Amino acid sequence: MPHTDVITDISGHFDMADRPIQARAVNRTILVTGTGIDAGRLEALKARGYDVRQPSPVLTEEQLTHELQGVVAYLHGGEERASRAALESAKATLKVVAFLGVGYETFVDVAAADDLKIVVTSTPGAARDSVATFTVGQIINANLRIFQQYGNRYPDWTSAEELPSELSVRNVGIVGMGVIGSRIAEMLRVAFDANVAYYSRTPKRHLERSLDMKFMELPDLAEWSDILVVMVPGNDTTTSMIDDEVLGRARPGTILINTARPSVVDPVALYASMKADRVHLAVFDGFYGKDSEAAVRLLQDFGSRMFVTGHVASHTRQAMDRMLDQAVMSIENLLGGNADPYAVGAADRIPEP
Ligand SMILES: O=C(O)C(=O)CO
Repeated sequence: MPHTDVITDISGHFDMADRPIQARAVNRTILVTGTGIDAGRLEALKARGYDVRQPSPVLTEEQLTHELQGVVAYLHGGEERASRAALESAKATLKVVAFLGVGYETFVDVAAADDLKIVVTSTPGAARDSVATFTVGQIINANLRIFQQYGNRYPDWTSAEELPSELSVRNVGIVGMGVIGSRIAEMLRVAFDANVAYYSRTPKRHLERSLDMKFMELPDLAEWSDILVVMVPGNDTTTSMIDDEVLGRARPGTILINTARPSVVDPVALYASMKADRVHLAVFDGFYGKDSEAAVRLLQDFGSRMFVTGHVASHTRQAMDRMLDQAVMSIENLLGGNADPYAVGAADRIPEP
């Protein structure tokens, strides 16, 4: 089956019969948000008689609320927050929110969806390689300081001390050893022979053995790492997980790579550690909102040591296509009256009216 190569055996979970979906809702509009969406991959929904609504890719909460009116399923591929208020406004028709990716907590109020009997799904594994590769790319760029070398000029290093080091002598600490964290660890161990250690709520003994890496408590990991990589979900338990206690232990010159959600790193603690040059470079994919004063100051005062991309790690053609196919299957599945294995909230099927 194409586009599902990183997902193990999903075939048994889906009713793939080519039959019209028995939608319980009378409404037939599906809202699709986000950029890089291959319209062809939405054809399956259109072929089943659904209208696909694709508004401009960046939506305010007010615009989202407007766009959600009369919608039965919402394929969330953008940066908007599906808040309680927005979901509430659409509760008369909305049955499914299919999130494109795994970090749904930041973008969908799942507790509200549960209360409103809206099923939320995600796309585990589909962007694993893209996000891991992007993260390793950022590690390589920061570690070799490639960003300083653009411009076709011979470097003006004055001593050997200034030269960057190979990854094979660097300690890379990974915070979070889930599907993506473990892929990053594998790439770093197998391709670069880096020293890798990790922190995870649940130690992963089998990976310690197969990848020859060790578990450390978080502050110890910060102290050990030359490069500290954050790859945990963004939720209530991980907010500001990388705080003063952790960054206070970071060794001078640390490279911090956060390709998870910005909320996992406390911006005030990061500011203090960048000021003290314990964190020398900070890499983020997606950044704090403009209302975060500490975040504004980070960019103002340490702009040349901050590398921020706009939440693009999963944006390869292949990952986007896999995520889309998976989300479309979840929508078909749920609107067809079936349970969906990728449901993340309280219910895995649309409740009976
Ligand atoms: O899968 C997700 O949630 C992502 O944010 C990928 O970048």
